[in-house]
Amino acid sequence: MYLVTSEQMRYFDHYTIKTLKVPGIVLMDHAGKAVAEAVVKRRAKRVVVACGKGNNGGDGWIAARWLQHGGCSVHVVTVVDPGNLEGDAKLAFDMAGAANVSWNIYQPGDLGGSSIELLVDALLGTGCTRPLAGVYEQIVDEMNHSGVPILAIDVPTGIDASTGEVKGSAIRASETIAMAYEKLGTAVTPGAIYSGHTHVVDIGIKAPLPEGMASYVDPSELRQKWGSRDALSHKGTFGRCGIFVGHMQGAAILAAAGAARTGAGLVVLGTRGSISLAVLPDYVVRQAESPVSALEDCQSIVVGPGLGTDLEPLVGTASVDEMFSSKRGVVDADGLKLLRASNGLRRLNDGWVLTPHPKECANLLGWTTEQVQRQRLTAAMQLAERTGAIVLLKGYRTIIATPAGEIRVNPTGNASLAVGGSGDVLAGVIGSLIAQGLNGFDAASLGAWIHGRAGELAGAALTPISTTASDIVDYISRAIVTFFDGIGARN
Ligand SMILES: NC(=O)C1=CN([C@@H]2O[C@H](COP(=O)(O)OP(=O)(O)OC[C@H]3O[C@@H](n4cnc5c(N)ncnc54)[C@H](OP(=O)(O)O)[C@@H]3O)[C@@H](O)[C@H]2O)[C@@H](O)CC1
Ligand SMILES: Nc1ncnc2c1ncn2[C@@H]1O[C@H](COP(=O)(O)OP(=O)(O)O)[C@@H](O)[C@H]1O
Ligand SMILES: [K+]
Repeated sequence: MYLVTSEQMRYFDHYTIKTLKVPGIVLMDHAGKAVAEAVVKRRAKRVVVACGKGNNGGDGWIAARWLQHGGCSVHVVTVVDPGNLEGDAKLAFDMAGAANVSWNIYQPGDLGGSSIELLVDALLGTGCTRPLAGVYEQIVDEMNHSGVPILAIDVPTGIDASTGEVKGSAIRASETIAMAYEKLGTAVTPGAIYSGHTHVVDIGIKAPLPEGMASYVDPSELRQKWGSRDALSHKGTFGRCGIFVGHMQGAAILAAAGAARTGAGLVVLGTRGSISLAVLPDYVVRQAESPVSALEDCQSIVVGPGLGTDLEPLVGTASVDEMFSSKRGVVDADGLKLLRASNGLRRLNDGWVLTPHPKECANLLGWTTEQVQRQRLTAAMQLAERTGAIVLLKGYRTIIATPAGEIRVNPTGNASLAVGGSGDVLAGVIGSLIAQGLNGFDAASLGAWIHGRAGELAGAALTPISTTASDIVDYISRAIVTFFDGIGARN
């Protein structure tokens, strides 16, 4: 499912109106009618629509007209004098006025009526370019504090539709009806948290799609690239995934278990010392001074889970440099520290996937963690651009970014994954997929999807409270089953 920026949406609107000759008011009528249908589905009988100055407000006036037409008790509160509306929004107001939709210009306290069952946010959409102030801020705060559920049209007011940033007040919607495409800003956090459940409606917009559009991780696309195993395949067909084991061996073993469950032909544990865990029947263990010599024949290397300070003596030596330049794989946790220490934000290649959590991302960029969480999309894109590697920024709605600026957002995963060791499992899953021949972007995307789905399934069976990292490993197989069934896919 594609995710679009405001700029792309403006181009799609423009193309449909100018080239395909569909008048803007026709698109707006489809948009407003779809909103009215969503309101009717919620069985809300007394509805207030809050309208702003632009076309998002126009959608609101049209929705009000359709609601009135359907017998619903609807009232519009507008933050601008309708006499100042322009273009399609003016036409939409004229249509609502002719249908005798009741309205008034917003006065603080207007939304206190206890009989309102639903508020519709038609204040601002993709045109919101700055933090809310004045009357917009006032009405948004009043709507949020009213205790009445809010249905947002296209984008909750105050969210940057392209980045998901929230620079001040913003509508906290329980549902968002997106026109033509979901906006990237409602797919990633923090915008996603403000949007509630987002539905996309077809309003007749059609345009040639540019290359490299952002999207949710899509199982139906990735199914064509991974997973088929023909009769003559053998363990060599599915690659060797090497994991460098340092001081905290449990973390590396979780990564190894994730890699094995995701189908690497062989999982090799490389260590400079000895591995104390007694019985490891599924893995090959090799000892060597450097990760490169221990894992020489591996198609991917996972550096980080449980690494501790084990490789620090090798920083600046040819060994570590050679690993980052000649190999592919995953850099997580202490591996990210090693990368920073070895050569700062050196240029890697897109065969490497960096998997920072927000604090690790902040350390790599020289930002604060709060800044990363406010601007997650920008952070992931900047780190990918600076390093030349694929960046997977962990957290709800994990973002995967390429150095060229391509974006995928992972729809799977919930708080069941918020447990120590969960990230180690993810690193192993992605390392395994790289060993099997997927490129870094696809491996990171599919890895995030499988890991998230495994967490959801484990949480559903065991409760999110008692799900452990080992449980996530145990549910990887079931996640893979749903991947092939299409169950749990967003589209
Ligand atoms: N025909 C079409 O194209 C279709 C469009 N559709 C709908 O239109 C929506 C996009 O409409 P839009 O471009 O008019 O933008 P919208 O969000 O209504 O903002 C309007 C104006 O608000 C202002 N403003 C900005 N930030 C502000 C702030 N923080 N606080 C206060 N004011 C602020 C700014 O004007 P300024 O004040 O800068 O002059 C801006 O121009 C889209 O989301 C979808 O719902 C669909 O119906 C399909 C057909
Ligand atoms: N609330 C959540 N929703 C979705 N995914 C989550 C949530 N909390 C954690 N995760 C996922 O769990 C993993 C945690 O990784 P990380 O922070 O590295 O933990 P650890 O270092 O303990 O293994 C990441 O993949 C992250 O995206
Ligand atoms: K809105």
